[in-house]
Amino acid sequence: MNAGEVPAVRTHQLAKRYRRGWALRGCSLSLPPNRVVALVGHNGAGKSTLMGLTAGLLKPTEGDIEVFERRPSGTGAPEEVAYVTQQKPLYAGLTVSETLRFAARMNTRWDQAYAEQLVRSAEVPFDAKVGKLSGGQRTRVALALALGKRPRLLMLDEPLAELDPLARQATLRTLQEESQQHGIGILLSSHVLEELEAVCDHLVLLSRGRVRLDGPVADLVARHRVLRGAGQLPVAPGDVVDSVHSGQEQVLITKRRGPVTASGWREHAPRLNDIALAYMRNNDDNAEVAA
Ligand SMILES: Nc1ncnc2c1ncn2[C@@H]1O[C@H](COP(=O)(O)OP(=O)(O)OP(=O)(O)O)[C@@H](O)[C@H]1O
Repeated sequence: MNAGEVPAVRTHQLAKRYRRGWALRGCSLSLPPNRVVALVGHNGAGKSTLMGLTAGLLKPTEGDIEVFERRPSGTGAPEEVAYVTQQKPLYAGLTVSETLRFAARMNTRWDQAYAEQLVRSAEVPFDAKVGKLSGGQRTRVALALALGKRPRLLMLDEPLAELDPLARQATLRTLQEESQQHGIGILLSSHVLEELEAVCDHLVLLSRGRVRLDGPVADLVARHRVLRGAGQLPVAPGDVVDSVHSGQEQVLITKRRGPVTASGWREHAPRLNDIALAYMRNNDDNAEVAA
């Protein structure tokens, strides 16, 4: 994050406990504004809980959270935050046009022309009842509603899940343009790691309710490497985040600490996907990387 920038989201020792246990614990992070942040982790890792707290729909059990330096109310999202949940609650009986008109009445920052443009580019009929749309079409309408609010922070909980490959590309392109041209912060949770790589500037990885990785993608890539080979480990065991076998070879994801001198090992830069999967497989909290 650049000096002097106000973070979109800042948390300190944030924790949320439901009746059956902790969903989020000791979560301290700072998310940059004007960037696309990927939020990844296993099922049940706490991603939706973090988004709910950020949107002000949930109250923390412990710790603090600020969104653009203000504490969310705990009773609803402020106008400058748009949140598309996995359920995408829309009124099934309204047409798409009526849905946009309803949103216009509810939001003072509403941009009708932009919302219509997004619906049109997704080829969703304006006169169709929302309840009759496909899952992917509902996602595109929910996205148009969220972006039509002209938010400073947009949170999307698994927006790609129901989209076909072309719609995924179009949606990710729209999000990237939004962040670059309008300077909005985007927090995007997804299990489709390969597709996130092209658009995300920053990664947060949660595991069992705790932050395991938090940092700019470029830094995370620079601080890790992939090693392929066989024989004695070429690095200290403590630097190995993950190790898998591929044929006769071992493939290691390691922290980058100095040159690898052992012969028989090749080194290359990791993809974001390699790093995220390595930390998801390795549940050892010592493997944590500070931002
Ligand atoms: N309303 C709730 N009441 C009780 N427990 C909940 C509630 N919402 C979530 N949890 C629990 O909190 C934990 C974190 O759930 P959360 O939905 O935040 O995970 P997630 O990372 O978004 O998962 P997924 O990838 O499956 O969407 C899980 O153990 C879940 O069962």
